[in-house]
Amino acid sequence: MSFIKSTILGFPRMGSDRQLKKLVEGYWAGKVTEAELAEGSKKLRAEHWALQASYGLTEVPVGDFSYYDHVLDAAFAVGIIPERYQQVDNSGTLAYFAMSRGLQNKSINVDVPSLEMKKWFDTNYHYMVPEIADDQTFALHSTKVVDELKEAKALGYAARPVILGPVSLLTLSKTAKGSSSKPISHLTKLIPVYVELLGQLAAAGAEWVQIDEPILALDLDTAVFEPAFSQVYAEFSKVSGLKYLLTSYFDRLGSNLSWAAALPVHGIHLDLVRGASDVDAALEKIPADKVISAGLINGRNIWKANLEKQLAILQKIIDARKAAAPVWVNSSCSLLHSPHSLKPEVGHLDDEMLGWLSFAEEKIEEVAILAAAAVNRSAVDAKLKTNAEKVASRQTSERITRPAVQQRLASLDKTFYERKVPFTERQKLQRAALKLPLFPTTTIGSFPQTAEVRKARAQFRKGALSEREYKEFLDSETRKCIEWQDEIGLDVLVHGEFERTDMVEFFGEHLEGFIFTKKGWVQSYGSRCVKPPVIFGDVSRPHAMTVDVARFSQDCSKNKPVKGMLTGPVTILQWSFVRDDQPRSQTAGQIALAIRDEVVDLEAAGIKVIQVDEPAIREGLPLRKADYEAYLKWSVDVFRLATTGVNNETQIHTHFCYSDFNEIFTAIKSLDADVITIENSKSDLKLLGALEVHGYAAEIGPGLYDIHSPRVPSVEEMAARFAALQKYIPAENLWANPDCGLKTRGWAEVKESLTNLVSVAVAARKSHAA
Ligand code: MET
Ligand SMILES: [Zn+2]
Repeated sequence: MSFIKSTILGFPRMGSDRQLKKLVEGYWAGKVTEAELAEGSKKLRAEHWALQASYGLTEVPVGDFSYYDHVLDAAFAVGIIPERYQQVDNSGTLAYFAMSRGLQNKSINVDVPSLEMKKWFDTNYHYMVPEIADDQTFALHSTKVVDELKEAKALGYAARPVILGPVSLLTLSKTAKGSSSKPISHLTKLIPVYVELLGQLAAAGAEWVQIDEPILALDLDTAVFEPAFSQVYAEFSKVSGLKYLLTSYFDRLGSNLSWAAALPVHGIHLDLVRGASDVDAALEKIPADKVISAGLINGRNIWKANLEKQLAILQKIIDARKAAAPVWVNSSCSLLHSPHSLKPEVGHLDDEMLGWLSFAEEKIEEVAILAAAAVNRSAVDAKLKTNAEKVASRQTSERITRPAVQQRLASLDKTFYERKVPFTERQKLQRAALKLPLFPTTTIGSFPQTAEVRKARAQFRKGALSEREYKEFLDSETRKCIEWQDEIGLDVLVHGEFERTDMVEFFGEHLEGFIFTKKGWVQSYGSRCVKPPVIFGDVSRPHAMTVDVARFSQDCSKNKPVKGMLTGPVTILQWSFVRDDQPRSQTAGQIALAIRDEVVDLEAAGIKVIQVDEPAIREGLPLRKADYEAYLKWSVDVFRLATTGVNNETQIHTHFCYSDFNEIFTAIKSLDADVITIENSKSDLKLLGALEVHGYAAEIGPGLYDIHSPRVPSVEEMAARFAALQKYIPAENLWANPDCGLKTRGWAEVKESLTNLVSVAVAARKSHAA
């Protein structure tokens, strides 16, 4: 039965040991030449194809590799290079990296910032946002994907080029500054360039081309998108010799399926993990002669697949197709969002835990087993049996369940989700208790993680520094930090978060139900990778996590309040790999209970202001509008569960790092926080626009300066921003603070910037009184 193909939509690029990170960063630092970067990357690609072939995949994707980002690659390939980068030799790597991370080079007189970066759908991967001008032209500018196809073929692999389709490329782009046309209105001009590229792929021996159109998983306006897609594939069909696999992922095709199924393509990929509900409609609507690519292995999580369950879905599809057309076994989406391999975890994680997990390498094997089972089950019987045992072991393990936690969550009544009195009454009580001036100043929490801080932590982890020595070091950093804030006149102080590498990792390490991998890196943007914690079981808090540090810091402050700093349940969930055996909302509820206990303990220790950060609440929003409400309901609930255990006098802060919160504004209001601090400086208009439309009745501190750059903001520019904010926010509700935490900054610039910020607030108080 040769009609089963096994493949994946894409593989992580970084390498088993983040080799690509080292190559690219070495190149930026001038330590790796362009030729070495190219050679090293070629070697990585070859290794990744070899790995896929070693498990018996029948075809490997090519073009999924990228120096920085695949959206940027697609834009670069068709010549979407904004004018400001054209002063750089735009033929190659220099312009490409100028677009990805900006370029300051005095000798060639160039100083350009990077393109804007945005989250890739609901993942923690960020793509570079292409800019389309009114007079945009397109031209084939890079043949990277053709070259990689040739490379794979020369090594003897059956290879399938992957390209980001033109409709998604334009839909993910933005209108360039000074232009007004919608990017999608440029489609007709763009298509011929794609056709030229496809012609080159055909000439290089491609048979199938994978066209990623992930926007098909979004709510689309049929009147615009059906004709757009029809136009594209009418033109693509003219390229002779190619077959197209149209893919989308991260959600169901839903109502887009009926017209997408009719497009003149040769195969359609279905994400059968997140879009499992598409199956029946797909079998009915996708013409019988088209390939169905069954995305059965989850590319978004790290749990071992339940192969029997997935095999049943596969079998259903195969039976329905009656051998009229091939069926492919595939990953649900690219494995880009999975760590590379479980191998480095052997010896780090225990055997039982290892048996529950599956990273990219193991997912490849799962695809191969499913495909083999569909052809001849007995050939992989033993493997299926082992899989069933591991899956069952996770379902039944006592390590997973803590009945006390589950019972507690199930027993809560509505008082656990409500403060005792409404905000306006709390505000009076808090004013009396805290005695803050008008326009209180504060920061978001972290202060510079200097080389010294990182070194001390590394030494402590290695055992070179004793626990006592490390604590003394942290105490002294914290004391200096508090004293300095006090001295320059900040009003609500923070301890600086010197003990935390990462705001989620810190809590994960203290809570039960989490594990940490050794090399489970996932690309976040460019060369930056994150190592998300794994939430495997019921979450509980064995001991207080931040109370000692908060108490110590409060003692260091003469008479100003020090904020207790916590990470919120939605953010902890969003930045972790989450168990899939219960709804996310339930796991979030368990985390919320742990945070709630911490909040209550902080209050009992004399902490009067407590901040629960939720920077990820926006990115957790589902892709489909129909799913918004349910998500927003439970994410608001868990925040309230975490924060409402306190008395009226205790001031609850929260923090977000985005300003486009129009869509979730109502939810933000219902968090019922006393104060929110929010990123604002990079896009003043967005926040002000939202405030104008919706109004905001509680206290709020829109960021006065961008913390992503070492630039020191002047008093004048922050004063202007602050004056603008006063038009939208009543003076008695307005705070002055930066956009976000300061951990990536140096002390010199932090000192100057915050001193300027304080003087903005002081001047505003004076002119308000006058
Ligand atoms: C990404 S939001 C960061 C909040 C955290 N409290 C900090 O200041 O670093
Ligand atoms: Zn932030």
